[in-house]
Amino acid sequence: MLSTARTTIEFLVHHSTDKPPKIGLNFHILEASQVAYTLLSDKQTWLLILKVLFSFLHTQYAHFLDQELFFIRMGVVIMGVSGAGKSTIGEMLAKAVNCSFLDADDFHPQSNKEKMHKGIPLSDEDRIPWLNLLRDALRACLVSRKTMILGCSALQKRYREILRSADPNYVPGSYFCVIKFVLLDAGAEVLAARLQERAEEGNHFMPAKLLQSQIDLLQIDESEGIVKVDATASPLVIVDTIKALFFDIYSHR
Ligand SMILES: Nc1ncnc2c1ncn2[C@@H]1O[C@H](COP(=O)(O)OP(=O)(O)OP(=O)(O)O)[C@@H](O)[C@H]1O
Ligand SMILES: O=C(O)[C@H](O)[C@@H](O)[C@H](O)[C@H](O)CO
Repeated sequence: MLSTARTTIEFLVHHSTDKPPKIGLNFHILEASQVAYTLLSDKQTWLLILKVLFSFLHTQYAHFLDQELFFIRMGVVIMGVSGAGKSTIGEMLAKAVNCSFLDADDFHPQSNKEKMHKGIPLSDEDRIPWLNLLRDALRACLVSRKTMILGCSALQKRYREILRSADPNYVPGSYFCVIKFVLLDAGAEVLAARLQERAEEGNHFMPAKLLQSQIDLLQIDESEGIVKVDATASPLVIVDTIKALFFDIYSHR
């Protein structure tokens, strides 16, 4: 997080006396605002600083910035193990912020779904081509300047690196990326109960017995700066939390 903060500040200082590059400026404002958010406990001050930053950049670089650049162009991946609420929250969030939602489950080949249905966890061989498809879908959105919400387990760091590579400017291992991750975090008991209930309804291919394999595979590296959200809160509260973290600042332009 600290190295991200330093790079961001260096970037802003450097470009405050220079013509900003069109591509990436929006993203660096986003990064700077997120860093400031984590450092400042007083959120009102944070909002004020942000407003000043936006108006400064706008006056300073008005001729370089087309209006569009002030809109976010990013991918937010709602991640976590089975039952965490990726589809539920992702869909609600996309509606709340008026952007498209993709469910990674819809990208699995039938063979993957059948394997999971039989209670066999996927292997890397099963997941990599699927992640590559998701990366391509994310990239298509970014290049057409659209923001997208993706619901995807993204359990391992190397899987998330594939998704991050949708950002054409991404330097592998830097975690400085327009693809953001939000981990829906909940204990095994809550998740097992949800999956049991869902299985009884009988309209999902994923059996509850695969939950432990997913929990075992989940790997989070602190340096990735992944936002963790309490997935046991109500869906509305979760959506509002994510919205406030990634989206609401832009309505204060
Ligand atoms: N915050 C929540 N509070 C209570 N129930 C929830 C919450 N989020 C999701 N659920 C319920 O839990 C079940 C699993 O949710 P959902 O299908 O969204 O999870 P998922 O992470 O997409 O799962 P999978 O990866 O297996 O597809 C659903 O029945 C859903 O209604
Ligand atoms: O990485 C994986 O093993 C898969 O993404 C699974 O997480 C399922 O797709 C999902 O949980 C079922 O909906």
